[in-house]
Amino acid sequence: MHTWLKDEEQASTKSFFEITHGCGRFEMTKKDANDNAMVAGSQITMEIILREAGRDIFEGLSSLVDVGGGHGAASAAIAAAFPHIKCRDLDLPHVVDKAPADGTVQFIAGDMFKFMPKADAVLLKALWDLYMMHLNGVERDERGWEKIIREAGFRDYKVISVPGIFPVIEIYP
Ligand SMILES: C[S@@+](CC[C@H](N)C(=O)[O-])C[C@H]1O[C@@H](n2cnc3c(N)ncnc32)[C@H](O)[C@@H]1O
Repeated sequence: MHTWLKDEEQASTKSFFEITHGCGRFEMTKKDANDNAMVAGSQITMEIILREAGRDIFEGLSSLVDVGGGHGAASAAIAAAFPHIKCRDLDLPHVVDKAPADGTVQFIAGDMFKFMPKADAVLLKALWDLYMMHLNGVERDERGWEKIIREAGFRDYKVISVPGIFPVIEIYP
């Protein structure tokens, strides 16, 4: 169960998040709670994508960079399922600084608008509700995405349906 502490409690603990599990009670800052939620969401999403369409999407690749990949949850899941793929994660320096370094994923600190590491494939993944917020609630259908993809100069694309979650769009240069 996850609950935000009440205002008067927050005043002394600065937006602490309370997580009560069967085995105990933990506290963390609101920012850490958001980061952890993003990592957990990414792990679940990737588990489904890898199970339902992993081969279709990732087989044949030898390198991949997850752009805006946060703490590397998606890259780590891909590397575990496809150990021959060299997985890298590009994110802003303050995010990469806090990423776990177990060697599975190589973290690169940088700005995607200034630098893009070379790789067979670039993964761009965001949680759907955040996407909707950033895009002012605009929900794009396939034709909307096709327009953006073609206007950006890409040759072709393929939509891969993943049961239970959003589809994956593969885009080819
Ligand atoms: C909504 S989160 C998505 C995290 C992850 N891809 C996922 O699906 O859970 C967006 C990520 O993009 C990163 N980001 C934002 N602007 C960036 C930029 N200019 N260059 C690289 N990463 C950026 C943020 O730091 C954040 O980790």
